Amino acid sequence: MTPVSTKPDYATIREGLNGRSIALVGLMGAGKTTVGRRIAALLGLPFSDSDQEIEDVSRMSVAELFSAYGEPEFRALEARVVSRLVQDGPRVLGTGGGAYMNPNTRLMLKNHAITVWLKADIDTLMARVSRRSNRPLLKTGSPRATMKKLMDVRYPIYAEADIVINSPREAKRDMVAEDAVDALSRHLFERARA
Ligand SMILES: Nc1ncnc2c1ncn2[C@@H]1O[C@H](COP(=O)(O)OP(=O)(O)O)[C@@H](O)[C@H]1O
Ligand SMILES: O=C(O)C1=C[C@@H](OP(=O)(O)O)[C@@H](O)[C@H](O)C1
Ligand SMILES: [Mg+2]
Repeated sequence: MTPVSTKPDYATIREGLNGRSIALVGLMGAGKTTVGRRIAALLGLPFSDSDQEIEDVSRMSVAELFSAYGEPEFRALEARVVSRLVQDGPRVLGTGGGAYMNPNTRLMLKNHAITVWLKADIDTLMARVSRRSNRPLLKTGSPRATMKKLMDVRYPIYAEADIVINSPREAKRDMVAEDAVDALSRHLFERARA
């Protein structure tokens, strides 16, 4: 007898979201922007990236905003942008790595989205961020030590996310996106059945 697949299809997952978005959190280089875009394509949802949106509204790059106005101004803008995007869902939202550290933004994401922490080890993160020099927080004497410090401070907060997905070095983006969709499906439907 052919086994019947019980895996929910993408339309069922979209419905299961019940108007909520999917928000990716995690450190720089985890793949929030890249994998988020692929999750959106799989599920047939719009994709937004908070950094991209900030750059569009300010007509400046993230690096320019940091150097012209400082990090606090960037964070204020980021909080407004994430709040607007997540209330304007459902969508897949790639957040900037620091967005989830803001308590108001975190609450907003918890209320309007299923949150997914994309996690990678330090070597993987460093390899990925070294492809581009557009992350102002890593313009330090030792970007690796800075990343390590951010891991120590942020991991306990990222751990509040609904779902954790590993994004190891050898995992292709599409594989990580598929893992995230499977975990999302389990999160939405297995708990409902339990
Ligand atoms: N699973 C993956 N496999 C290979 N490269 C990846 C993967 N995830 C991300 N990358 C690459 O790593 C870099 C950083 O990814 P990005 O999506 O910008 O991370 P984040 O938004 O979390 O900072 C990009 O060059 C991206 O193409
Ligand atoms: O971790 C952070 O505080 C930041 C992460 C960046 O986004 P990515 O996580 O997408 O690289 C960007 O928002 C900014 O450089 C600050
Ligand atoms: Mg990003």
